Amino acid sequence: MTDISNQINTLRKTLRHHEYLYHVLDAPEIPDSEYDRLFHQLKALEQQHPELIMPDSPTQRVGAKPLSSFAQVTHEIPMLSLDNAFSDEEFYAFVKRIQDRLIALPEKLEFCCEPKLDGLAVSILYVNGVLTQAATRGDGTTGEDITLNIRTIRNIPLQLFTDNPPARLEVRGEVFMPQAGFNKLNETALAKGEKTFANPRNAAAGSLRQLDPKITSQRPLTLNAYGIGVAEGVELPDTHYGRLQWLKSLGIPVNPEIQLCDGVENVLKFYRTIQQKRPNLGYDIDGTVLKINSIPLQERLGFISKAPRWAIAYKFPAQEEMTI
Ligand SMILES: Cc1ccc2cc(C(N)=O)cc(O)c2n1
Repeated sequence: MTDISNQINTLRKTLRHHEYLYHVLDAPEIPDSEYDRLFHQLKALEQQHPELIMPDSPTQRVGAKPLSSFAQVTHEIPMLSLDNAFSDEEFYAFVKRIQDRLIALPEKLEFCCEPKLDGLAVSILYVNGVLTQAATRGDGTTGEDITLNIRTIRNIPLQLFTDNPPARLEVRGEVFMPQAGFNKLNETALAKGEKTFANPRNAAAGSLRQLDPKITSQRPLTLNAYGIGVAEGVELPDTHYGRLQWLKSLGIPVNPEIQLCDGVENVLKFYRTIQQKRPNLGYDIDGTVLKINSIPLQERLGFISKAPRWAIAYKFPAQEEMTI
């Protein structure tokens, strides 16, 4: 490897490390000015040696030119929606349906519990560890190819943090806009006499479905992964919680509120705790997602036509209309 490509690879590794510290762990070790200096050093070297530019280089985050329309992507594994519960009774009924179906039952059901983020579900495909394609959920079977836009989201790694990546790994998650970023975006739009967004979810959807990635790149979007679709060339953990921890070890951001709950009463305790935390989370949620943690149990339960039998979204009562 020539000296130049050594310098370039060292700069890429350093920038990826600091991107991760800043955007995923929210714990930067260097000032932005230092990050920018390294970034521009890499940019200059790549401009002098364009043959060394790689799609997963940190300098390649913002797409080249706007698209005229989005290509369609067919999901190899459908992205299903969730059944809802709106009361403890409906959650108990959900659990009873599971108990009735699973003849041999563990004495207590273990659930992986998480806040239900109010954003847009996306699918992100990594081939040999490199971000290769990303799509919206669409109708669950077909979505829009938003690869260039997803690449601009700073907490989504362009390359998985492992020297031994799976051949193919599809990460599924929710892209959302934190409330602080949403408020700032609307204030700026108002000051410029531009269109404002009604809520962070609409702002995230509008920003992700921009044909010009340069616009998406200026929007404060973030991803939290919630599952795995296609996975080839890797032995996955046999619990949902274990899979999320594994994704985290690859540099994929996962929501920090996610918890394992043993038995129904602890699940309801989690629901009430998240309900109390809701006003101070800093991002919009509309309930919790409660999943059977054991993958073999999930597989035994399977899906009802559109939704899994092993998961339910227990929603909060509709909030009184937000006054903007
Ligand atoms: C299976 C599935 C489908 C949609 C989901 C949506 C969310 C969400 N909006 O946070 C979280 C999940 O764990 C999900 N899980």
